[in-house]
Amino acid sequence: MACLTSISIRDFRNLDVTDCALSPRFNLLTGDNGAGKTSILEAIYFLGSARSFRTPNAADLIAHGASCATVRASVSDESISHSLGIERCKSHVRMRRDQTDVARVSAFVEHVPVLALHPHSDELIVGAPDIRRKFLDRAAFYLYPDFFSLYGQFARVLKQRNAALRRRESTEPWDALFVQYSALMTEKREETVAHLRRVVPGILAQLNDRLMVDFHYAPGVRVGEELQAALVRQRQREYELGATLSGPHRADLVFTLADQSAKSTASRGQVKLMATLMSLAVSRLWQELRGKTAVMVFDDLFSEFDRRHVDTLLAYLATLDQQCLFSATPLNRLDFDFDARFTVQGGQMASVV
Ligand SMILES: Nc1ncnc2c1ncn2[C@@H]1O[C@H](COP(=O)(O)OP(=O)(O)OP(=O)(O)O)[C@@H](O)[C@H]1O
Repeated sequence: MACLTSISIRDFRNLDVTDCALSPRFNLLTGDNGAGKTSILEAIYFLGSARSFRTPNAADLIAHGASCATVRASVSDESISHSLGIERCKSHVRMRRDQTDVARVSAFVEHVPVLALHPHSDELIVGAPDIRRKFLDRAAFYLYPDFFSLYGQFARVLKQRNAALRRRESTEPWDALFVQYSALMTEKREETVAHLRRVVPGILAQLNDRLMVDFHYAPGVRVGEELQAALVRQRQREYELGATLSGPHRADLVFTLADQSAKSTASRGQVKLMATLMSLAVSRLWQELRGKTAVMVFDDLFSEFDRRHVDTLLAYLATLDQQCLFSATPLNRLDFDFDARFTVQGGQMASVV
């Protein structure tokens, strides 16, 4: 099991954390509003994914007045220890493993997958389709070693094809490749969705919930139509818009609740539960199929769910061998037995003994 044994964070938002030791199991971070709890979870997510779960703009992460934000951690993986570090500057990102530079983000983020649940996780269910595509692709990235390069090839061909459309040139040089990579992407995403559908009922049962959730992959092509035929049918419109109108970049993951569209019928609590369930399912798949244990960070979970759901979720997480970090304000009533507790104040993190 991979876990972070200690973290150091410098100039990442308001944080200044030096060598803070973490428990391999349940860690609770408590502090007032604006203290830096979310930022600590965000920094850990950034170390695991080179992205933020709050902003697409990496410059937001750098402390005002500083030039680079740095997150470092000691990691223990199957009793082997190593160090990971990521430094985000305005114009570049630098990643290191055991004092050696790692050039590619895909190689760096392989080491410690981090899953985050936070107040914006609802967007997975009610937000735009690209959020669901990103979610699926991240799930597939850790499941299939060749997915990252496949994604890159697909994205390059799509870009070239769109450029040809905008220049009003023939797309013929790209069409066959586009159809070929689209088929491979669709296959991997559909396999990922099938695996997710397989594990979700078991997790729901362990959460003691009867939520009648289901989901399917909509591949970005009309039902019953081949992608090649769609390209021919939409040729005129594609030239007008300068964009490819069918394919995996238009795909979606469609959620239903009791056979109705979840987007329009699910309650806020049900949406949260569905988003949580999907992350737990991804985590289980990474573990089951690739032996990869994700570190899980939960931002403000205790304000998001009712008491029963918090209790069943914590009881479920307690059955897993995974490192979890939770943020809470002093107002949250928490009688769960956390393995380590920390106070967060003015961007600093201190262990409560
Ligand atoms: N780039 C930045 N540089 C410096 N400070 C920042 C930067 N970005 C955000 N902050 C500040 O960092 C502080 C910590 O924010 P954070 O969201 O982590 O707090 P929190 O403890 O999770 O609060 P809450 O309980 O309200 O969610 C805030 O005061 C925020 O204004």
